[in-house]
Amino acid sequence: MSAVLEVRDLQVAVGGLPIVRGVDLTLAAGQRLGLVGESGSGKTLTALAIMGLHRDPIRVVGGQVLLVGTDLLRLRRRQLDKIRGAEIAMVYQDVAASLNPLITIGHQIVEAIRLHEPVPRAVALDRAADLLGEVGLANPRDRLSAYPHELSGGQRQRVMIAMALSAQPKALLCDEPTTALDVTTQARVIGLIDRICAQRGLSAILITHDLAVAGGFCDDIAVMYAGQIVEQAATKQLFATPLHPYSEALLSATVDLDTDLDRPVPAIPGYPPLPEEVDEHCSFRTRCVKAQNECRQVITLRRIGDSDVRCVLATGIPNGTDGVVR
Ligand SMILES: Nc1ncnc2c1ncn2[C@@H]1O[C@H](COP(=O)(O)OP(=O)(O)OP(=O)(O)O)[C@@H](O)[C@H]1O
Repeated sequence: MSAVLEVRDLQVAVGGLPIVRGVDLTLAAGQRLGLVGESGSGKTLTALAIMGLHRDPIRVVGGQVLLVGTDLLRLRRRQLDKIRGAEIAMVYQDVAASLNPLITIGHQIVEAIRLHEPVPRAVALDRAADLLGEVGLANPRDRLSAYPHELSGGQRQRVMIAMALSAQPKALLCDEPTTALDVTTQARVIGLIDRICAQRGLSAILITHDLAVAGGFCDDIAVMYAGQIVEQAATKQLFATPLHPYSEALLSATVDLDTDLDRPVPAIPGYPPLPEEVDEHCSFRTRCVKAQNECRQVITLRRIGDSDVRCVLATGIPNGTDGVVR
């Protein structure tokens, strides 16, 4: 499968401190990739850098973001504005900050459509209504004249998805698209993104701190810790045999809504290092129950079976010595 998006050795710094430290990601046509990690691991900065939406004090200090072969990091702003939205579009975490409260949603979607294609307003309005129908809003034509505050949180997120689709992108970058929503609405919005990706043949990156959400949607998952990918594997593989101790800890802290509601969810003890505390050695060693002296070295991603893992202790034989995959 050809790659829609290739991120190579992406490095992002904030005020001179390295935050995203050499991230590689490849998104194939039609693939759904999860980028998962705790708050502060650098997921949003990775997304903003991919979209070229980062602003001072955030700086991309190295790497490439290849969208169908073109390096977005080398483009001038005007060229980037053309590609952004048309080739790759982002669905944001903070819907309230992304929709203008003073403008009707119809007008906002029409503007998004006409930014990329100079169609007459009436044509754009028809398309806007179609898009609202596609994202599951009832009476889409009537909803065009609604203001954002007249919609529920879930409906506003659907409008954001409609806007992201307005220029018919090849890839969607969804940054915690359901974090602000209740559990039932979360499931509906993820279901909607799932259906739209399948119907339109879209590739997608889903950014989330919730491994269970990624597990239900993604073909593959990249686990991020302190600005680095520490494990990348097919979703089934990662859930069955997490090889990095951080992936294992994240999995143990994941709630299965069908069976685990009465079980206390264990939190991962300790905190990720602050950006100024990060060194070139394993960043998870201070919280890792398996940490050894040899964790104090530069550790690269290496292939074990079908997974890529950044841990010197990983052997591919999980949880003990019997070799049974649990
Ligand atoms: N505008 C900013 N100014 C200063 N520091 C920032 C800024 N944005 C991000 N950071 C730093 O970068 C780190 C990574 O932030 P980022 O938002 O990428 O994390 P995340 O993994 O997406 O977490 P979350 O899920 O909470 O958004 C933060 O912990 C913070 O230290």
